[in-house]
Amino acid sequence: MADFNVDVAIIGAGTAGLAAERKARAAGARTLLIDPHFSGTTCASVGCMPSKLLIAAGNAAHHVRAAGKFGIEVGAPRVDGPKVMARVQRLRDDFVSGVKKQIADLPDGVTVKASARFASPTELALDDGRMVAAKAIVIAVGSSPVIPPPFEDLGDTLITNETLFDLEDLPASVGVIGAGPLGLELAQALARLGVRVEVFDKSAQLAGLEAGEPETSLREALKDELGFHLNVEPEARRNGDGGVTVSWSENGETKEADFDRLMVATGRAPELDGLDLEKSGLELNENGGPVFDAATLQCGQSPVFIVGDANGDRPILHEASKEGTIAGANAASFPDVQSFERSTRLQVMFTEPNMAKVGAEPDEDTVVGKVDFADQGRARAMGVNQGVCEVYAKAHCGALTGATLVGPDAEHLAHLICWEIENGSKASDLLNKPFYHPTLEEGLKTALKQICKDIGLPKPDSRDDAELPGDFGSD
Ligand SMILES: Cc1cc2nc3c(=O)[nH]c(=O)nc-3n(C[C@H](O)[C@H](O)[C@H](O)COP(=O)(O)OP(=O)(O)OC[C@H]3O[C@@H](n4cnc5c(N)ncnc54)[C@H](O)[C@@H]3O)c2cc1C
Ligand SMILES: NC(=O)c1ccc[n+]([C@@H]2O[C@H](COP(=O)([O-])OP(=O)(O)OC[C@H]3O[C@@H](n4cnc5c(N)ncnc54)[C@H](O)[C@@H]3O)[C@@H](O)[C@H]2O)c1
Repeated sequence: MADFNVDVAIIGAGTAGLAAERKARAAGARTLLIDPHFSGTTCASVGCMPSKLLIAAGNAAHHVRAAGKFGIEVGAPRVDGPKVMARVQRLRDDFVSGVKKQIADLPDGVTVKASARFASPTELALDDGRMVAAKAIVIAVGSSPVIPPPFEDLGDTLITNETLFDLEDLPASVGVIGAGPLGLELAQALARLGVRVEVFDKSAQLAGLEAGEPETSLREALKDELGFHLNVEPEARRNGDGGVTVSWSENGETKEADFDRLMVATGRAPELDGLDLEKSGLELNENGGPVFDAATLQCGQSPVFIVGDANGDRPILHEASKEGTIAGANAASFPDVQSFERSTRLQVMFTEPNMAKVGAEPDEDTVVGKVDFADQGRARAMGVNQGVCEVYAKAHCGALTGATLVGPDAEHLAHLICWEIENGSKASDLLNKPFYHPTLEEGLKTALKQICKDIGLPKPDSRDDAELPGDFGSD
């Protein structure tokens, strides 16, 4: 006899789980939301929000330093580490308390503080010994940092996104393992706050980008602030000074560098280990995760759904929320399961310059338009003229399909392109829209014009294609 009999049980109260619970309950289901911590989501507590707080502090210091190029002499900023961290923690705690309030406001009996694992395809065992029987189950357990073996025994010299934001002061130096979005965003923020930072990655490219002009422009833009050691296999050991020594081989030479702390940012893995998935009856893929359908979030034909970072498909916030909502609806109506159209892929890295990826990767039917922000008028005026953006369209018709963007405020250009892809726009449709002068958006015109020219899309008689003031010369 189960202690809880519900329609939909949700394992994990992160962004995806909270959305699933909300949607299933709104559809009339009796729900149970299970979490051992109810810590206020990864996003608010150790993810998106505290990282953006640290980035904001780093950028503030950087813009003071950069004032000199405008003829404004303010001297070097003095960064007060404890004050920086106190602001990060104060605002983070505020964001977390907002989520915790949402959870506290859930109807009585909807939440249970426990860790869950499968006992059968429709039963969960809680770590307090109680049992849950559910007509449908949503797995929303999120992900956790991967710590590769060379970095496992570093004690408190090792930091991850789960511990960095709790530091009371900024370390003097940090080695960063992993040049993905997580490593690069935090590495640049720390460097701008006066921390000596060197970044190590086994890949030859930054941020998971393909080799090409956007990646080269990103590396070029970041290299003055961050020491890069790419295409290396770093190892680390604690040293006698209470810090950590990183060793690696580069150009045939063995090298070493000492840091106060080592931040490991080598990816995050779905938190599936403690779920006893072998008792769920689900078909598992080569990584041990359930096979699922991205349009329904359903695992095979079973009453189990998997959402957010737990399924590893689109490990970003707005997708966690969307997937939770889809799964919540489908779990409530199970076995009547509906397919939902998924959004165009959109990913942003909040370094300066931003990096963003939109839509599909280029294929053999792709034409590429390019803009180099080194020569873009508004970017030059603001002193942020770095980065190369590529816009992709179908070669046979000019329909926009994707973009790889490195550039100032590329987060906004990425949204614009993403929305135009969703509208089914061609490069010529977007080019025919008004572009205010002088804006960063005008940079896109260069890429769009190239696409239209290359595939012969007609140009309206009312448009003049002359270069705009600021778009020539170099700075
Ligand atoms: C440093 C960092 C910065 C990021 N920045 C961005 C960004 O700028 N933009 C963006 O879009 N994305 C960003 N992300 C990614 C984003 O934070 C995640 O994609 C998102 O938070 C995932 O939400 P989730 O609901 O899947 O998981 P989570 O919010 O992690 O929730 C999982 C929940 O499951 C619970 N749980 C685990 N196991 C069990 C169990 N056995 N039983 C019961 N409960 C369990 C956990 O306690 C947790 O509460 C960032 C991530 C990191 C780490
Ligand atoms: N702005 C954002 O949306 C944002 C920001 C931060 C994090 N995140 C999310 O957080 C998650 C984790 O991000 P991430 O950057 O850690 O993951 P990632 O997988 O994108 O990058 C990990 C990097 O570590 C490198 N690496 C792995 N093992 C290594 C080793 N042993 N030695 C050296 N290098 C090694 C990889 O080559 C890769 O470049 C992702 O899901 C990401 O979407 C998102």
